[in-house]
Amino acid sequence: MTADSRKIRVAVRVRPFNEKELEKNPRNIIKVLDKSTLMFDPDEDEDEFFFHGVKQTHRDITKRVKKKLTMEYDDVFDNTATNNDVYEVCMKPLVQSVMNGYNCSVFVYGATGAGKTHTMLGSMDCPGITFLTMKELFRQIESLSDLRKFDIGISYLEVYNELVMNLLTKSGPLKLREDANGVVVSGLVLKQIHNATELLELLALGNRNRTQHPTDANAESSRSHAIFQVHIRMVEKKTGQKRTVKLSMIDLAGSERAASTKGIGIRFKEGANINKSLLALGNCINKLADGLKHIPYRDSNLTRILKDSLGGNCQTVMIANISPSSLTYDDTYNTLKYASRAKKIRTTVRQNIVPSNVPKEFLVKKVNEQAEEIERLKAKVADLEEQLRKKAQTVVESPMLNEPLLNTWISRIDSCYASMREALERLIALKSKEKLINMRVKLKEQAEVIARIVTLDGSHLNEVSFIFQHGQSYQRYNLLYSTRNDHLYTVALGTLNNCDTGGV
Ligand SMILES: Nc1ncnc2c1ncn2[C@@H]1O[C@H](COP(=O)(O)OP(=O)(O)OP(=O)(O)O)[C@@H](O)[C@H]1O
Repeated sequence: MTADSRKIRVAVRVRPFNEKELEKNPRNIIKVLDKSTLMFDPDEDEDEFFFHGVKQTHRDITKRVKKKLTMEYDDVFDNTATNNDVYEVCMKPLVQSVMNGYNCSVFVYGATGAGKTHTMLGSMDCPGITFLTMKELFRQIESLSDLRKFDIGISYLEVYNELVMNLLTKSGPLKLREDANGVVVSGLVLKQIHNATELLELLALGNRNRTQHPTDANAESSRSHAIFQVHIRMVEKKTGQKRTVKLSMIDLAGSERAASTKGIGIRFKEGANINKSLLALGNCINKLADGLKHIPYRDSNLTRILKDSLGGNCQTVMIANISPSSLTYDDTYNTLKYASRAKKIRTTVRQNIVPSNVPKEFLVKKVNEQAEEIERLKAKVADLEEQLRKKAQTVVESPMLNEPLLNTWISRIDSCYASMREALERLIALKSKEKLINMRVKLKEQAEVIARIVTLDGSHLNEVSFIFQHGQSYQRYNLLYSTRNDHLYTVALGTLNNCDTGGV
């Protein structure tokens, strides 16, 4: 995967004066010098301006001293440039990059009525760069269809008052989250399209859903940021090599100051939110241009979504739209400053290809195996979740069902313990019985020995009695012994009798 560090391509497009502006006879504050240079606020005599063939005088005495600022960009389009001209210069090379596996973004910037939507979407007889880009993309897809398999999904979102909405389906606000691939819109389902005509229908649908309100500066002012994204998955038929790329086209809301649209109430809040997100965008642009490490993308949902396009792995084009009229002097100056800052940003671009020095077939096999494993695990998880759900339902729906069962088990355990206790007591009784029997057996054996001795030689047997006191009672012990062969043999301990002391 090779990484390449490039600057953002910045173009400035100057629109023609509109009828409303001409009525007020303003001064022309933009002079296009060549394909990449313009002069902001030129001298009056350098700036001959005709309307309906009549040279106009400049009555705009409220504006400041001429700045005569020469500014250079990658491309400058004057008021005669068409959407097709902008597309040919800025977008056609980008389509080629997309097909080569690079993520690409274009965003249009400028004050209300400066021509952003005209550039991006255009009209039926003058289609904008979105349609022209997609037409070329489908043409290239068609020409490569023998070699590659393509899957195309699109999404069309708007960020309005910091809420992210899907323009293609009516749903509530969507949440943003971040994963390894960057910022992801939770719950967003991509729409599959197969040709540019289907795209036009979806764009028309999305634009009908887009938040628009008239402002002083534009009768059909877009009050939200619109983000159109094309996700393309390409698979090389021969090698199985995969690339996934994203082309983002962003029509930002007007960058004018809230005061210039004379908004009150909700419109003022809109203006404030637009300014807040564009201010966050401006901060990010400034920090990126200065090469700082920490970029405050998280300051607004707009910058979170544009994170990829501004600082990430992306080839980016910014088209700054301006009016030539001195009526929007400050807004135009701010837009040009914004664009100059953006020109300094560098992005690191790399092809989104699976890198490898092992055979591609091996990788394809591995990916397929992993996909199967994921499917298997997913099925297992689903199965376990289903089991869990059923069990939870049983408990929730019929808690009484388990009570008798529980009682049965408790009484079973109790009776087991009782049997165990009984068996233990019986065991103890048997053991003491065994001891008694053993003692009896011993006594019997001794008695037999005595009997044998008596039988052998009764004359040698002697008997002696002892009386012992045990507390209050006395006991007599008879001892039989033999002194045969001058040896003393104790042959038996005699019977034990309770006795009284009388006569002893
Ligand atoms: N290059 C151009 N050539 C001819 N007409 C243009 C050009 N640019 C803009 N216009 C016209 O100017 C008007 C305002 O343009 P547009 O709606 O594109 O402005 P915008 O920047 O998108 O404004 P907003 O931010 O309020 O949506 C439209 O009627 C549009 O057709």
